[in-house]
Amino acid sequence: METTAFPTVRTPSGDLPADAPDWNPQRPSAMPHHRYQPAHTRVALPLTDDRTWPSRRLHQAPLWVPVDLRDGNQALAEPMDTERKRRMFDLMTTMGYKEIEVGYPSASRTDFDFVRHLAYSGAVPDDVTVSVFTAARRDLIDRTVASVEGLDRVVVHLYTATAPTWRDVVLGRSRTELHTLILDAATHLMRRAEERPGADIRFEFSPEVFNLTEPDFVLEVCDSLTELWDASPDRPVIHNLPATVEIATPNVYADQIEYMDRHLARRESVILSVHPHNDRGTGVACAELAVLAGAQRVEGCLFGNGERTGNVDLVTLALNLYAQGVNPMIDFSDIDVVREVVEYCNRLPVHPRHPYVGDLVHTAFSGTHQDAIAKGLARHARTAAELGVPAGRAPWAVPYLPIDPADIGRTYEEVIRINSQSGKGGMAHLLRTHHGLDLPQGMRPDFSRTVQQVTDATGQELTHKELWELFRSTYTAPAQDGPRTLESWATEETDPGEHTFTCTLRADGEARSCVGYGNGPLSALTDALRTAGISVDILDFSEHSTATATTATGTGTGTGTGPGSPAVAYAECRVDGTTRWGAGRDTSVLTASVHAVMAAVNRAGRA
Ligand SMILES: CC(=O)SCCNC(=O)CCNC(=O)[C@H](O)C(C)(C)COP(=O)(O)OP(=O)(O)OC[C@H]1O[C@@H](n2cnc3c(N)ncnc32)[C@H](O)[C@@H]1OP(=O)(O)O
Ligand SMILES: CC(C)C(=O)C(=O)O
Repeated sequence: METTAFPTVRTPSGDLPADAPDWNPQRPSAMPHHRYQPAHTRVALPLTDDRTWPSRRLHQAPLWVPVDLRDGNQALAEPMDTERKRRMFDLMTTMGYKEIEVGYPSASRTDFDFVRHLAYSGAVPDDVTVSVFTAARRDLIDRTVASVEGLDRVVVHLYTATAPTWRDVVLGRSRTELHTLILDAATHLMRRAEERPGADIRFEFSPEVFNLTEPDFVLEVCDSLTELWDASPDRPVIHNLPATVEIATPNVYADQIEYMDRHLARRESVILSVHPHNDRGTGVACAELAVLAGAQRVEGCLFGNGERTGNVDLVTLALNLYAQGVNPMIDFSDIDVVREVVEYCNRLPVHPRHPYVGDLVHTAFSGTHQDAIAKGLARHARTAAELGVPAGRAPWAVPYLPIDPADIGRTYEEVIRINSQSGKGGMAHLLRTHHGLDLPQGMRPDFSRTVQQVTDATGQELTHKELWELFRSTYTAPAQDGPRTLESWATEETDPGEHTFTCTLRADGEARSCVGYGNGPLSALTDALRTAGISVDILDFSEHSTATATTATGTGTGTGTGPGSPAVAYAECRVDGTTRWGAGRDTSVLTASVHAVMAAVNRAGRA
């Protein structure tokens, strides 16, 4: 169906191209979608409506296997050298990974040498198993087995593409011929392993592009290997079923995995593993649904490096579990260090919006989000206090923050940042946490308008320091640099509830002495101002120590807090009919209060 709603695309010069109608992306003829087939027509799925994965829940972490040093590495413009590989390997063992694919030893001298390095350096902890990868070719298998000499626990990971297009185009073999090739390679591998009786060498097989391979062929091949390698529950074989190129919605992959889970022979002797890629951007969903469908092991890369759009991201998977209250069995308590090492090794940056780790993922710029987060953090601090537990142990329920950034080593510094999309809640939060100011509710919209004017005019972000400076120049500075200033002043309580305010007031260039009386110092001040012809009503007034404001949320940075912290006073005054807020900040509460009133007086005078 044709539509005119979608704007016609113009050339860079702004002219309509000669063939303009074909440039409209909504025209059926604009993109030849008919060249592609949906996945379900390419892979017959025997599983129909008795699938069980949709109603299952994730309640424990699968076995994780990072393949950064092999699958990730083969996708890098500059593959890792031994030093980089070692840094990543050490990172992974420190984080708690127990099985790590360390390379494709027959691919390059670097890969081979790294495995040798692991064998001789003692870098492999006792509870960690290394895995090495090889194609189903005798020469490559020999080199692979040679590389692991001296390593006590090893998985040798054998792969061959099994999908029809790969059989036809790449390998030029029929199903039967390919099955023979695989069995021959698997037998050769087994014999080589038998030559090292002391070592614990296990086997893994991947029918590459499993997700496009006929399910009966996968079963035929995998079951024959389970048999050949004589797998048992205490010596299981790993069948790794990769979505080498992601081609379908995640539910299709889940169905395929559930089918294998139900039909693989000697199932208790098989570890069912998955290896999703991310071509459709749904690698994480594929892995999660595959685990629901029976997968026990997941291969992927940290932050999703890997061929094309990457392997499934193991960090996101693990932290998704964590956010559901499931122990991911991996330590992400300093996620920025993890990112630093991975960026260094891969020489690739992690996107600022990358789940959990990106620079911006715990930051809200928008007003209503900030308001909700600020309220949520304050509530969280109260809950922790009520429960008598540290904030880092109290149950987490802060809007827009799926997990507590502190759990992964982040601070609250960057949670709220101010620009033209921000509102009063956000700027009040920043002033409180960074500068100890607890703005009265009535003052917040007033300051928010000032902030908005600045951010609209500049189009830029305001840091918390700039925010404080704007607050200072707007509300506190006018007490001293306005047309009406107190050159000197003193108060005295002459009798209980009776105060005198004596001052030298400089107004419009002239100094004069004034005296006022009232039931408090501020009412005495306004009385003194009245004698100079300035009518002042204090409509709203509050003050606090900057120490109490920062501790209210438990999220303060400590700036200006603690014993001896200055006091801040806020005063909303009607001055000769004009209403303005003013503020004062001083180690003396009284001085802060007098300054707040004088700031309001001067601001009203300017108006
Ligand atoms: C999905 C994956 O990630 S698979 C892993 C991919 N990783 C890599 O390729 C990185 C490392 N690879 C390499 O360094 C090289 O490819 C090597 C050393 C392994 C092999 O190099 P070469 O011998 O030069 O072969 P080449 O790279 O061109 O591979 C193609 C050959 O391998 C065959 N082949 C490809 N996969 C397999 C396999 N799993 N089992 C057996 N043979 C295979 C192809 O049929 C082709 O054989 P042909 O020349 O008879 O047509
Ligand atoms: C597991 C292997 C064969 C792989 O890297 C893939 O299929 O993507």
